[in-house]
Amino acid sequence: MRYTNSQNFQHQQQDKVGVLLTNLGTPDAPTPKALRRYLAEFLSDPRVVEVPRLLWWLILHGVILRIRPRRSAKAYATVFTEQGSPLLFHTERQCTAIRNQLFAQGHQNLEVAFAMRYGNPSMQSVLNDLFDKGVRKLVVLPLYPQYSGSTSASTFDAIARDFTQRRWLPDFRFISHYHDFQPYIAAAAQQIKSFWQQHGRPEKLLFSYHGIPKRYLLNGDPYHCECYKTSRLIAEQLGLTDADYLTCFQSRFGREEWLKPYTDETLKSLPAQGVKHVQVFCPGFSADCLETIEEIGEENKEYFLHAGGEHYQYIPALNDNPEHIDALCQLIEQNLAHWQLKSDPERQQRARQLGAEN
Ligand SMILES: C=CC1=C(C)c2cc3[nH]c(cc4nc(cc5[nH]c(cc1n2)c(C)c5CCC(=O)O)C(CCC(=O)O)=C4C)c(C)c3C=C
Ligand SMILES: [Fe+2]
Ligand SMILES: [Fe+2]
Repeated sequence: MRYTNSQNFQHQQQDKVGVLLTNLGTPDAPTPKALRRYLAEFLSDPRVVEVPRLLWWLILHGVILRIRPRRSAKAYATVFTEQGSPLLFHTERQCTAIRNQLFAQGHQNLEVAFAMRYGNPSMQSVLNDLFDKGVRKLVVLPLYPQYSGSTSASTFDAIARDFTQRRWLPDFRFISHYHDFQPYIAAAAQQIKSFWQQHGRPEKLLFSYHGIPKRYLLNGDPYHCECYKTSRLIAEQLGLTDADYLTCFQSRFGREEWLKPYTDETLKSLPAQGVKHVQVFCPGFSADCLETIEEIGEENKEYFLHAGGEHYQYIPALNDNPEHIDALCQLIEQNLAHWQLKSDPERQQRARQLGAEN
């Protein structure tokens, strides 16, 4: 059969609303084998690496997948815990907290789940599960506050690809970004303030975002602009002046130029400018992961201290802290508000009749 159906559809089944949270995905284990599988899927996505396919296939399979899995596995081994990959367990906790809060706020007939764009739990398996449970209206919230083709659009591609195989499509909303959503900005500002109450204020606060190739910006990707806006809004909420903070970009990959200023170069140059105490916060990462724990928490700390810096602190991501969960629930509720969530009596009546006839 060309188009799939839900497995256990019954005519009396009540329509449900699905909330699907997504994030990037992570390897199943910190081993070269698991990394090869994960990186092969991730780096084959044309949204992530915009290079002519044949050329890229040769580079990816001929060079990168022979070298990087081993190197990345070592880095992942430093962040995996007994609970597994931080990105996975933080996303799982966010999902549980959002489900609990939405239920506590009186939403019924709601299914809240999470999936990963690459790796597990896969988008397809989670969508199957949601549709089997009777979801007919679906909100997808990729947990990337700032829109980028390489993340948000790639998530949309995966959903759209899944939909091409389905017979019965749901009503559908896709939240493509929330970089200036006030509750998210307030949650970020609160996270920083709470950190200051415990650890004091730095000479300079760095907002570090995952980079993308500069070429994507020149070709029209709004990511760079959205990152700067998020930084400005958080800084305003904290009452900072322009001199108090910087925006920079981390995690570059490959040889071409990425968005600047680079986080590592910035941290290496600050001590010579007299800045000896920095704190780094990563507003673009909704959950702590390899890129924050290892790259910002460890690697960049070394660069700063080695260059003569004295005091370096990483401010944890928003993860499942209550202000963050509340912000995400508000974002979801705004999107649910467009739908009449009351059940459709006419369709139920028809379903009851059919049920009685069968
Ligand atoms: C190759 C190009 C890459 C682009 C473009 C890119 C964009 C991008 N990524 C994130 C968020 C995350 N990336 C993470 C890991 C990661 N990213 C790349 C490459 C690109 N990312 C690689 C190869 C890796 C794997 C790790 C490594 O081998 O270095 C993660 C962490 C995942 C985890 O398991 O912890 C996140 C999160 C964003 C937001 C973004 C564009 C805006
Ligand atoms: Fe990345
Ligand atoms: Fe990295």
